Amino acid sequence: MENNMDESDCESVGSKEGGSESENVEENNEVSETDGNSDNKELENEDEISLKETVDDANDNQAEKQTFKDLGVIDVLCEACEKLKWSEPTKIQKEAIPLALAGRDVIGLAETGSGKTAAFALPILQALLENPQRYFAVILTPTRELAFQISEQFEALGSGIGVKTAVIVGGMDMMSQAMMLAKKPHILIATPGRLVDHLENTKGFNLKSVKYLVMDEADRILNMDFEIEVDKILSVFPRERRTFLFSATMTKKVQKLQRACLRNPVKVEVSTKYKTVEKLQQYYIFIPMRYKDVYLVYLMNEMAGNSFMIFCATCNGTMKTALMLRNLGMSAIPLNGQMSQNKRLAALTKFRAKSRTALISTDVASRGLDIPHVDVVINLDIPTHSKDYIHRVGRTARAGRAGVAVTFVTQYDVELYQRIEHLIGKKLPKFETKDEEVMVLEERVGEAKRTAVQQIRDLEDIKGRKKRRPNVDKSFEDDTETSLGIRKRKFGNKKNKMQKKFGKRKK
Ligand SMILES: Nc1ncnc2c1ncn2[C@@H]1O[C@H](COP(=O)(O)OP(=O)(O)OP(=O)(O)O)[C@@H](O)[C@H]1O
Repeated sequence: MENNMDESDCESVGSKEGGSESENVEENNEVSETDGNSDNKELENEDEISLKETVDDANDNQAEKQTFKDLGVIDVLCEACEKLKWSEPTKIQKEAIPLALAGRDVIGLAETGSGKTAAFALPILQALLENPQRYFAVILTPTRELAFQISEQFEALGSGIGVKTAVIVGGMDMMSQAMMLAKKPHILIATPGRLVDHLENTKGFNLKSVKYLVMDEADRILNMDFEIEVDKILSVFPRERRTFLFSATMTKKVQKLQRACLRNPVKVEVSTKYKTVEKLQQYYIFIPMRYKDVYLVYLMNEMAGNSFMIFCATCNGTMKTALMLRNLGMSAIPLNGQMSQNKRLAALTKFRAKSRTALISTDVASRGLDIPHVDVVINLDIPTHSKDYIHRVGRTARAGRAGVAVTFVTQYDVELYQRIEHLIGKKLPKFETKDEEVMVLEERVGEAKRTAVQQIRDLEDIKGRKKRRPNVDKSFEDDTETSLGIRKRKFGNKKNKMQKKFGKRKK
């Protein structure tokens, strides 16, 4: 079932919002860590959307099994889906693909991990095959990592048709990107800031002939933080194009949607509200602020053998937590917007390859990342924007798998937590802990934390001096290193005790 949007063609609209949301962004406006401020809460609520159900779950269950071919997807792309072992389209794919193939602008809203990327990639690839052309489509994403992931998906699905993609994101060399652009790829996947840089500075590069524009994580892209870049990008796009907006959460502010300049769009929604995935078991844990770390270690020990994504509010928090966990013998790796792009990618690669069991990140990793083996998401710091909760916990329980999410709620977070429960429309159970067992860990965790703080100071010291000091152990400076050397040095025999406790993994 489809739902035609009230707002019609909005080519002439260049509206500016009166309000602002407070998500912080880094250079090039990619999503970065937040500073923990929770101002503009009212605006966030105002921004929530009440969704009309467009796919009836019951009917959907009874519906005949549909194939990609039934949706109108051509054989070569159906074969690519088969190669990826996708036996049938997901709900959002069933809804969105036929409309997109029919040439409609689509606003696609479906839960995390439900295959939205292919819902826009398949129609674009099909159109490309029918009308081969360089610079055929531009996909805007809020984060660099997501851009690389989307490019991989396009290449996997388009392998049979020789599609050429280019990833244009911040933190990478402009010149080599300019050379990639000169090769005129079919599909550009870009973060808005860097795309604008190239539009303004790369000779001969323009988007006058682009046929498709996608805003993935559209509510984030249409956020005020990207306003200037998005307006600049849209001003150089041809009017004759198709536009797709996709996300697990969507802004309800019509002006924001209008900024995307959709033409008579069709809104495809596959849930009644901001549903989190059914196979996701969600819990909260209510504890005093000062015991957060000790409960984190307890929890990870209880769930040892699993793969964790742990979200912190700040870059510093990710570093401190990762170092603390490493000091306790766990293989944790940080990911945040202050790291160089190479380190960001290296961290993700190691985590994807399962050579690290815990990725400790800011919201830079909360949207879109598809790492199927993530078992547990821990919100060590509660998200200040309740929609971010949906994206964060959506890093697990993807594509029909099971997963667990635990949110730490301290005495300061009660209001934010209530907003989350309100948004997802349910009360979450408490994660049961044995407090006496937790507190046994207090001393060791405290020591590991103090060491982590000192390690960060040493690191800042090294960076501040900008010259190498031969007698300073810098092994922790490299995010990609385990801190075995440091543990040996700092803990001596105590390390062995800790590793007795933490080194053994329950299966
Ligand atoms: N038809 C399908 N059958 C099985 N798996 C699929 C199908 N389509 C996509 N997938 C897989 O599902 C996973 C999630 O897909 P994708 O990343 O596109 O989700 P998403 O809806 O964009 O999630 P998010 O909202 O978190 O960005 C991917 O690993 C993808 O390969």
